[in-house]
Amino acid sequence: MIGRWRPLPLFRLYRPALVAASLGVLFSVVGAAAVARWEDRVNRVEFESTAETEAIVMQNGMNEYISRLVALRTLFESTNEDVTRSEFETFAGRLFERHPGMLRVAWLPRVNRKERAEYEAAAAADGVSGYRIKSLQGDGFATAPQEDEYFPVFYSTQPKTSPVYGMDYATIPDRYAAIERARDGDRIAALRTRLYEPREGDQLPNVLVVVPVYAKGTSRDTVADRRRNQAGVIVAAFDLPLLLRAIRTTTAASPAISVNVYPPFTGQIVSLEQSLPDFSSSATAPQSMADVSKGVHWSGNLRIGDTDWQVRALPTAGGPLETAYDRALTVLVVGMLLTMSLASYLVLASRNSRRLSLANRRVLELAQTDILTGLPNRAFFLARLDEINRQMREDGLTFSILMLDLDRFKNVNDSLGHGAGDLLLRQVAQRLKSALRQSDVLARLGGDEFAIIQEGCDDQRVCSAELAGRIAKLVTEPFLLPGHRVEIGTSIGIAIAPEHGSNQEQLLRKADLALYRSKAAGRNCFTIYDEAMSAELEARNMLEGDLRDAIARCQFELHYQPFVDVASGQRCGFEALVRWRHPTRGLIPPDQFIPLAEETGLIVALGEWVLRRACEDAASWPSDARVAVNLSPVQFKEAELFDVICAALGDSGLPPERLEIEITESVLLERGIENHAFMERLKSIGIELALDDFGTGYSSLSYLTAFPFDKIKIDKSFISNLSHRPHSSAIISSIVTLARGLDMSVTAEGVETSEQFERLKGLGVNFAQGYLLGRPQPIERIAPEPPVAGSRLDAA
Ligand SMILES: Nc1nc2c(ncn2[C@@H]2O[C@@H]3COP(=O)(O)O[C@H]4[C@@H](O)[C@H](n5cnc6c(=O)[nH]c(N)nc65)O[C@@H]4COP(=O)(O)O[C@H]3[C@H]2O)c(=O)[nH]1
Repeated sequence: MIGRWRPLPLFRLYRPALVAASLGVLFSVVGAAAVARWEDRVNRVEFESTAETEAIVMQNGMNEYISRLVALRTLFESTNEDVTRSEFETFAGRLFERHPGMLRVAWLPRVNRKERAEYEAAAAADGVSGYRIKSLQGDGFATAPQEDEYFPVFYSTQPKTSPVYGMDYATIPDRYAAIERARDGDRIAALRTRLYEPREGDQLPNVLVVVPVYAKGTSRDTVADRRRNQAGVIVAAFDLPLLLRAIRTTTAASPAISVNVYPPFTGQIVSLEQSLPDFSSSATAPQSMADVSKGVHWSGNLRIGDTDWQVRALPTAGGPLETAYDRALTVLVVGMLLTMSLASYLVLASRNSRRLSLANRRVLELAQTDILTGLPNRAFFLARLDEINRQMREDGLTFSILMLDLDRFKNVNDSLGHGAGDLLLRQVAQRLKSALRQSDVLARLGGDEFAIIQEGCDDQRVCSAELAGRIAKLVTEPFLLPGHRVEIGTSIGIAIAPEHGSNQEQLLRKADLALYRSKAAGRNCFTIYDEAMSAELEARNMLEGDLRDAIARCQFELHYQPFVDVASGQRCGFEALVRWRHPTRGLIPPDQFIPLAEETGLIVALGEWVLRRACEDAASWPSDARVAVNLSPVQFKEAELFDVICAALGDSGLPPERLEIEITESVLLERGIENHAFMERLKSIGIELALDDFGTGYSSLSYLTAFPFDKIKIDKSFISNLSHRPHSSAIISSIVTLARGLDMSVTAEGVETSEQFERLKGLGVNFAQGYLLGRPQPIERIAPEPPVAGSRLDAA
């Protein structure tokens, strides 16, 4: 579609950048999320395996402690002799030499009422001064009352001065319960409890581990056997945090995970979830299990005797197993940077392309626009015509082309200057625009030529005739230019598609033909093309070809028509009138080929031939006989005309005073100043100038005063009207009066009757020319002696 320029909407312009940015952000986010998930999964797998390993290592470490207690129990159960205090201390000391988590180990024999005194005495004998079996009461001890059975601390790794010696565990309910569990189940029981003599600074309860010891060689198959055969218990106090830390240190536990060990669920611990850990490897504040379970964590157990401590491992904050999402972040950042770069590049590219496209469009617009009027130009018009023609043909619709040519525009241009001409063209363009619909196409083809494409009418012929009539009327309205009021008109030719042609060339040619016809018909009118015009054109083209041949072959001849002095009746000279002796059509009068010769420029060569031949012929006439030669306005534009005339005179030897040049008023309309100067030059060498066909054209009397004419030739139309139109006499009379005043003579053309002759004589006309006085004749037929007026009149 050929169209005037319209800017691209911004969204469309930046669409590639927006799409790239959206896709880039989407891919970056999705990519980063995928990488984050992958990082998460990898970290989780690694974390869980590390945590599991850590838990196993811890359990192994704990088992190692327990196994040493079991070894101690074996000592008691395997020797035949009683284990002495020093043996116990040595053995236990050795067993737990490099086990810092072990606070103390004690041997608690099962003592019955009868054996009590014996044990107390034996301990005192071993150096535990004041040893006696005592029960725990509040924060202190009291001598234990008589009971059936005691479990007093008998041996211990603690100094012999420690008050815990003799402390009867049977008097401490939770500890006794642990002893019973251990005994009945023949298993190791564990108990989370506060020691009677805690180490300084200990915040947390410690872990008591109870190992049952049975009498050597006794059965322990049933609970009854076990209750019967129990010899005592070995009790060990573990400092759990110290113990676990020691294990982790010796096993080089991974710092990437933090391990929390929570107490087992017992009646004492009401809410395990909220309780704080007994051990935490993390340097930060210990977290409850509930807190830990909110994040990434691993759950497991640490078995101590018959109790399960809850293990919760979590990635150490800032450690290698905590997912930092650094790869995902990298993907996101790189993705965003790439997206931004791409989007910026596309924005810049779009901007550049917009600038380029704006420049291109501007160039295109300028290439399609007529700078002067702002209307589309010929190139645009032709492209649009092609497009509309194609479209209308497809749709089976009609349209018209109106070709316009301004009448008398040249006069304005020549007389008021090009500035005024330009202004006039702009005003015409505005008026034409105002007469058209939005869908019509109006263009300036160049000079004073405009063209319109009109479509969308039911009856294209009627519609275009109506539009042409309207335009013609509009353009005849006066135009106001600075200091001038100008009146012009327009000739319009119309061709209708598809009736008059199926392509651009045919339609334009036919609209042009119709325009030509309008101009020929007297301008300021419109003509719709019809087929006769083509035939005419063909004939005209043929004539033009023949005319060229005729000039080359010299098929022209001159006929001479005399003009006489009205007062004396004397023949004064002859007007040279050209004829074309056509080989097939015979003698063709000038009316039928002079206009074509003028249009084609052939008149220049033809006119020169006429001038030369007329001068040559006249040179042989009597010395007072003059010759009048018609000059076309086209010849007047030739720079060499003066030289041509001089050469014709010089070559023929005819004195300039015997040559009359006849020009029509139309010559005066154009190039007034130049033509005036030219006429003065002709006069300066003695040539006479006659204003021909006076009364037919503009007949402006001002021309008579403005230009240096010697003679006025009144057109034959006035003469033929003399007898039946009285005002013709009046006009001729006033022309004669004016001419006298201006020192000019007057010739009457087309005098056919004696009556006319007499009347003209009576009106004071100086010369007469017409069939009455002699028809145009070839030179051979001109009588050698000028006849007297009377005899001439008779001859006619
Ligand atoms: N009805 C009638 N007609 C009469 C009478 N007396 C003369 N005529 C015709 O009137 C025309 C007079 O010439 P024009 O006004 O200069 O008009 C001339 C002139 O304007 C032009 N023309 C003729 N020869 C030349 C030429 O060599 N050069 C140029 N540029 N124009 C020429 O052609 C026009 C026509 O010439 P022609 O056909 O020869 O027609 C001639 C002549 O035959 C009469 O009593 N009654």
